[in-house]
Amino acid sequence: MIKLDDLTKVYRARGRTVTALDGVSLDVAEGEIHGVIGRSGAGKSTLLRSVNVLERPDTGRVFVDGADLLALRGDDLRKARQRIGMIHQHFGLLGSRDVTGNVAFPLEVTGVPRRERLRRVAELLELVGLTEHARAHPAQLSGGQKQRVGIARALAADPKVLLSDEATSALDPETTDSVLDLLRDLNRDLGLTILLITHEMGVVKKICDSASIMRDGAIVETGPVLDLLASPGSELARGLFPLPAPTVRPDTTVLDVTFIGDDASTPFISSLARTYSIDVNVLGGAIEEVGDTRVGRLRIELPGTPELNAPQIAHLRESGLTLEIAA
Ligand SMILES: Nc1ncnc2c1ncn2[C@@H]1O[C@H](COP(=O)(O)OP(=O)(O)OP(=O)(O)O)[C@@H](O)[C@H]1O
Repeated sequence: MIKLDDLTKVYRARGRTVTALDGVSLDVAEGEIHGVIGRSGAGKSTLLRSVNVLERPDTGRVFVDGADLLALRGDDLRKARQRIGMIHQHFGLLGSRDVTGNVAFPLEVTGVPRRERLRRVAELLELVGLTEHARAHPAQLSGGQKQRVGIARALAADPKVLLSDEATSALDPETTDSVLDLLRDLNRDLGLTILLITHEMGVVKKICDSASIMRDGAIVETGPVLDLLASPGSELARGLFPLPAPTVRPDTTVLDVTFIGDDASTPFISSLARTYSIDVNVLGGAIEEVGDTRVGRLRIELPGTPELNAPQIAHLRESGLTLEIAA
């Protein structure tokens, strides 16, 4: 649904050049929620704004629903953009208009007749749970309600793609959860493809099917979230399940073990202890829901060096667990 092909973007300001996109390619399938995560300045906003051509990349190609957006101009580009909704961190609502007026705004711009507009707004407010607030002004709403207005407005033109620019960064954790639940429902019920940028790992954990990590204008890791969690050395795994720097005592082996879904119910620690008659020490870790799947990451310590523990390590790997050996 979204395909970015080798995008580059260099900003030049006050004699300085900044490479915001350095050969970025990305594919987001229809109906997928893809999260792009990275530090401030990594290029996330530039990437997101390239998808609806708010930012024009220097080179590369942008396809949304088959349309080659950088090749379009004028009316054609405007029409293609209407199929891409966008929500923002600070909501971007018009303070002088009530909720209905805000959601109706994009429909007015595209010349939808009043009766049709009001019907569509009522439908959208129902969808985001704001029917009772139709006549409220933004100043009378909570942050979560404002973002729901933003979402309703973004969906007014019935887009196939929604871009989310740090949509929950200004919200408290509980409100963040309810807005993310809404986005997940819209994704499932309307088949909406969502590309979001965030610096919050929790957003990726809760709703993303796939994710990319950006650094210095490049994507350094990308793929389905559960596949990334099962990849040794994954930055996403470390970000979602942070463990402190390991302390390895002499004559011990410290392993970080990741288990996903059905693996999570395998009692691998007791099986290891029983099979090899060894003591297994649990040093730390966590088990959490990632989307609908239980994922855990545990740090365990075995007696003896990694060389001596080769059979135990092979045993764990053969059980389908992902292992990293701490040095
Ligand atoms: N209009 C601009 N003019 C000059 N430099 C810019 C412009 N927009 C972005 N940059 C620079 O490009 C780099 C990438 O910025 P971008 O906003 O895409 O990163 P980001 O990952 O979204 O960061 P943040 O999370 O802080 O928004 C940064 O170094 C930024 O300073």
